[in-house]
Amino acid sequence: RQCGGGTSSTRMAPIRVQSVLISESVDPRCRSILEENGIRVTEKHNMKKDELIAEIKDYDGLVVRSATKVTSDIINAASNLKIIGRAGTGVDNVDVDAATKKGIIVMNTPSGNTISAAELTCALIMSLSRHVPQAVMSMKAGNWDRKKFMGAELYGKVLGIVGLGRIGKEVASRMQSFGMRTIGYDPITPPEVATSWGVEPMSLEQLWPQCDYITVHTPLMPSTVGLLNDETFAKCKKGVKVVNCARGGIIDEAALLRALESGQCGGAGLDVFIEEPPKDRSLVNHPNVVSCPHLGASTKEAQARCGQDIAQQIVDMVNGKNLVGAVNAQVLASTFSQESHQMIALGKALGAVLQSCTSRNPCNNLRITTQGKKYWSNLMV
Ligand SMILES: NC(=O)C1=CN([C@@H]2O[C@H](COP(=O)(O)OP(=O)(O)OC[C@H]3O[C@@H](n4cnc5c(N)ncnc54)[C@H](O)[C@@H]3O)[C@@H](O)[C@H]2O)C=CC1
Ligand SMILES: O=C(O)C(=O)COP(=O)(O)O
Repeated sequence: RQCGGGTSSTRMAPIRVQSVLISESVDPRCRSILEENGIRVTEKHNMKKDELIAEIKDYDGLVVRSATKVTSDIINAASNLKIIGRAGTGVDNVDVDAATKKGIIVMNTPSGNTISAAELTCALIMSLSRHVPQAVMSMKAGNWDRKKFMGAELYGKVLGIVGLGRIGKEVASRMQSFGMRTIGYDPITPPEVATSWGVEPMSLEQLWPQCDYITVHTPLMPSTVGLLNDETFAKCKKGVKVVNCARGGIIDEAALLRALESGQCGGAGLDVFIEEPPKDRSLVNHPNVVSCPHLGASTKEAQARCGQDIAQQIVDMVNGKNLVGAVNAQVLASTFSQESHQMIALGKALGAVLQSCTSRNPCNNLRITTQGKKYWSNLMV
């Protein structure tokens, strides 16, 4: 009962993109790949919202990282825009609904910076265990304080991973090599998959009280805002250490500050903030906080991958090849070729047959006969 990996299901009608605006620092290969393929590229960084609103109407495409807030006002001012390319993973800085309503494709490059974000997470966990940043600052201030920075081993400690996707998985395997027990929660990743990565899957209620360290790796969305809050901090072990290399707000910032002040939280490693850069420096200045200015994806390797990937994805889309990385599936229908529409109709029909077999009249055997040469070999029943 499986549709084999079809070769034509993602074939699409070409989309005309003649000009692209890059609004942030993206690897230079992005520009060269686009230009080599006949697309005009303009780079303008650090634009204010009004400047971007004025500028965007001249372009068919926009390439951003996390700092450009592509709000509905910008999208509505973009009369020619067909594609918003995110050279990175999180698309919470793009109003995807507004883009979808205007038929604009939003695409990202979600695997390009996985390893870099995972490595920074591990660096923050290690910094919290051995107070490396604080010790460095003390040394630079001319001190030699061997008592103040007494740490604790990671070996044998419990790491709770909330969000077992690409980054969560890589963090797990790295921290397992330090002898940490890894437990985790994810509403979508199947338990047997988590187990195969050496992560014990469980509910959040089971997870909170067991952890010495908690790291979050979910997207920012309504269901993940404030996952760690006053109530959930109270369910944790006293002195739990937390890391957020995902998005500001997944750990409630005010609750974190209260937990740090009461000692309920023993330390925090923060790469991301609700407001970037944060105007309120209370967390950054707290002695038990180690923080970075959103550096998770800031490696040469991650930037090279994300810059190249987003350019190649745009070029492939323009040439009517595969559409890779689109996050707003609703607009895809307008880009599919006639051939793909037929495959979609076939998929819907097969789904309906399977649903009626499994939900109302469970059956052991099902024979499906299709007509026509092309898709026959891709359909295995
Ligand atoms: N600091 C940085 O520079 C970077 C930050 N990120 C952030 O990390 C996030 C995660 O990235 P990936 O691992 O690549 O994404 P992913 O999509 O592979 O994994 C996210 C996981 O979170 C799970 N999830 C969704 N809702 C959840 C909930 N309520 N509780 C627990 N799990 C939940 C999903 O099922 C999924 O398995 C991105 O969305 C982005 O915001 C990503 C790259 C770099
Ligand atoms: O890819 C992501 O989700 C990131 O957070 C990385 O953001 P950046 O591209 O470094 O602004």
